[in-house]
Amino acid sequence: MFDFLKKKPEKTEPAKPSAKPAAPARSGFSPDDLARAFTVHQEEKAARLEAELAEGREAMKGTLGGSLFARSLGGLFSRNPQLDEDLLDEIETALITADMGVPATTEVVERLRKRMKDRDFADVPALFRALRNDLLAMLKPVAKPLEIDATAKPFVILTVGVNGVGKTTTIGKLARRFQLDGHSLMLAAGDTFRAAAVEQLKIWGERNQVHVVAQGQDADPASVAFDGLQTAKAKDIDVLIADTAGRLHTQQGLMAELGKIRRVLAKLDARAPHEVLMVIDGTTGQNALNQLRQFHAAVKVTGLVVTKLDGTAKGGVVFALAREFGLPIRFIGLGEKPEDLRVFDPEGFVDALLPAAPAA
Ligand SMILES: Nc1nc2c(ncn2[C@@H]2O[C@H](COP(=O)(O)OP(=O)(O)OP(=O)(O)O)[C@@H](O)[C@H]2O)c(=O)[nH]1
Repeated sequence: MFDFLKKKPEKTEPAKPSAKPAAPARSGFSPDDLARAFTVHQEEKAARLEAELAEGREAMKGTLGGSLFARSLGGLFSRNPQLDEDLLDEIETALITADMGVPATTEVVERLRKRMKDRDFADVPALFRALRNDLLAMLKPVAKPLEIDATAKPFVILTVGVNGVGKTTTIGKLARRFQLDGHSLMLAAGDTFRAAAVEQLKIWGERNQVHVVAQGQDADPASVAFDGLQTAKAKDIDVLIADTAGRLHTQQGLMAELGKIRRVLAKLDARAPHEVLMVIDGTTGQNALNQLRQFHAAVKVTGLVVTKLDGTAKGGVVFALAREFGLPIRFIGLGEKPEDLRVFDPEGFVDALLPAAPAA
């Protein structure tokens, strides 16, 4: 980060004692230099994000275009060219089938119904635009990319979720992303329940030159997390990602263990973990809501990753999660390759799910 600021400060004559030392003397950089560097860095980051979003929109069209959500809505507008109840009924059925859940679907359809009665729509394309806007309005408040707070050293990410949702895979993808962003990184193999998970992380770490803190199978995951944070602090690491074993939201003992990990981390840094990232399998359907409710109660989730939206996922659950919890959706998973973890982009997501706008 700020590579071009890493030049050695020029040597200066020892300053004569004065009542008011000049501000830049400590680092060799003036406040203006630092402000300029910060601006350049922010601009580079924004440009990279913009490029990634553009690329992601293409990828989303390709993968989500085949989802049940897209397929259910696909022929709907050409089959119902009239502004009438049949059209609204079909939209309602399509959204429910696509896993949006009853409350979110009812909210969207009732709003369209009211506007249709108020004669707000001149034609079907106008209703389609309103539907798109309503769907976007649900997602925009939760589109908050994960920002690594440089004042938190290390920035600790605790990943949680039910078994097999893609936590360990997501950690690998995230780690690669943070490395590309120039952050130094360490992993804590807290999934001590499944020996293969520790091995999986270790192999990944060796291959990518990332130190993995592990204590072997059956170790106390809170102890692994503590060890990880202590080591990361000692090595001045930017980001520590701690894995945890998958657990069912109904397993109370295991859910309580998550609270313990959180408390143990806070002993070393009162603000840690800085992000509790819950990974949710997008194919889970409405049960994802129950999972999040329980995990949030146990460990206070601060961000979500919804994976496997490329598979048999219907896509609608993303709206239901956003509506009910309002928690930031940081990333979505569109496949198993590293680049398939995409920053959540509501416009790209909605446009990939909706068919082309009907002709007037
Ligand atoms: N299609 C698809 N597969 C994914 C995605 N993310 C993860 N997977 C796959 O899901 C499977 C489970 O992933 P893991 O990372 O092992 O899941 P986990 O949550 O760590 O599993 P536990 O340790 O058992 O809790 C693997 O086969 C991954 O390749 C995704 O976005 N799309």
